[in-house]
Amino acid sequence: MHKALDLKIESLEHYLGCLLSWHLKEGHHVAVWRLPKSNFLQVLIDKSGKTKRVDPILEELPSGFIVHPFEDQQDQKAFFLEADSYFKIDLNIPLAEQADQIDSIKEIKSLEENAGILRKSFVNPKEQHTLGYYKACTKKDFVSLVQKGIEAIKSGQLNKIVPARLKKKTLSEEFDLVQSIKSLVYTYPNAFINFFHIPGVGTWLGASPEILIQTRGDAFYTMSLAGTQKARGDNPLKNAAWTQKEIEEQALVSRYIVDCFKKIRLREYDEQGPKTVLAGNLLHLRSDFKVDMKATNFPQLGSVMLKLLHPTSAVCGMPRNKAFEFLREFEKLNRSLFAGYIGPANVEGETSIFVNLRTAMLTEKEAFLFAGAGVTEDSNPEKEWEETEMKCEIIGKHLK
Ligand SMILES: C=C(O[C@@H]1C=C(C(=O)O)C=C[C@H]1O)C(=O)O
Repeated sequence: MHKALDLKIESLEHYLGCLLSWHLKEGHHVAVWRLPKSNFLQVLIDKSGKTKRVDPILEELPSGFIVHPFEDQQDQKAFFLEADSYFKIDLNIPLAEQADQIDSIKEIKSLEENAGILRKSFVNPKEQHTLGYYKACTKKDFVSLVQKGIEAIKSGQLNKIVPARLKKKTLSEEFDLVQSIKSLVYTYPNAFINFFHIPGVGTWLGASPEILIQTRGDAFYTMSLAGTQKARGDNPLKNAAWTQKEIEEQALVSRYIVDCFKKIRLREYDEQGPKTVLAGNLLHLRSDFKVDMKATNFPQLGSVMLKLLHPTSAVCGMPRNKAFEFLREFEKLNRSLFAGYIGPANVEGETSIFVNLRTAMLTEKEAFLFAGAGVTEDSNPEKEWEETEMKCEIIGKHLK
């Protein structure tokens, strides 16, 4: 076994490449993430080789990384990676100074070799045939889906719907996962940068702007994020002007959260916003909701809200069940883990679960990009298509 910082390992990229390629080849489950505004890259490895599924009762789970698909599972369970190994790398300090805190490398290979091993390990050969079920959506089909959504809203069946689509991007022979992680980390300081690999389930890389629930000590936090426009000019946050359509669209998500609080008779919450926030080259409207779990005597609020919130009207629609049925019937897309939820649970005493957005499912030769757009009565189908193009690009442009 080599020490973590063998002289031959000269960079973070090389270290990560050696580490990840070895674990993926071994059939281990891996999650790597960087929380918004954090300087730490966190690494969690489940070495059991087993796909674990758990009830998402966060307060009772060991330290790990939780992954739940968009669709509710019949048994209500989520995938779970248990932290057999967990460590973090301070991105502001040379790797050589952190050798004692990080896992050692078992095998040293070149950057190119690691990139190749990683690509080949994304999809289990036995699962290869399932990739055929993922079909890219044409502009014509998406525009007509949005149109159907608008009609369903006008006829009073729905208040809001969030149709999504899949776009495929061919990866070049030189595609290097580690370089993509690095470029996401440095380009999107406010996003939850995440990579996870669950053999037989999927390998995903993303930069989510949306927290579903977060708990830190006694503090509970959630947000309503919706409304999208391109960031323009030198000071995009100042220059943003929102139309009635976007204001309503985001207000519906806030109302959805408040309705969830009402269902559990929680009256003491702090709501701030909406304010304009930057996510990559896009602007959104965001409201922040905070609860003191101790003062409200609600220690299990994280799990309770997780169950009530997912999928929110930011990624599904309103009313939820009707929106869900609409998507099942007309969207014709296996969303898989897109618009599900992902994130560390009970890692260093904190749980940060994000909506799996601005993300790609990786295969050896192609990336499957997923994006949706909130549709209301006043939506323009062409514009919604453009919005999904911009959302796909947030990840797409970092996959070379
Ligand atoms: C559905 C997506 O994003 C969600 C939908 C938004 C919208 O409709 O404006 C904005 C932010 C997200 O809550 C996506 O990124 O694919």
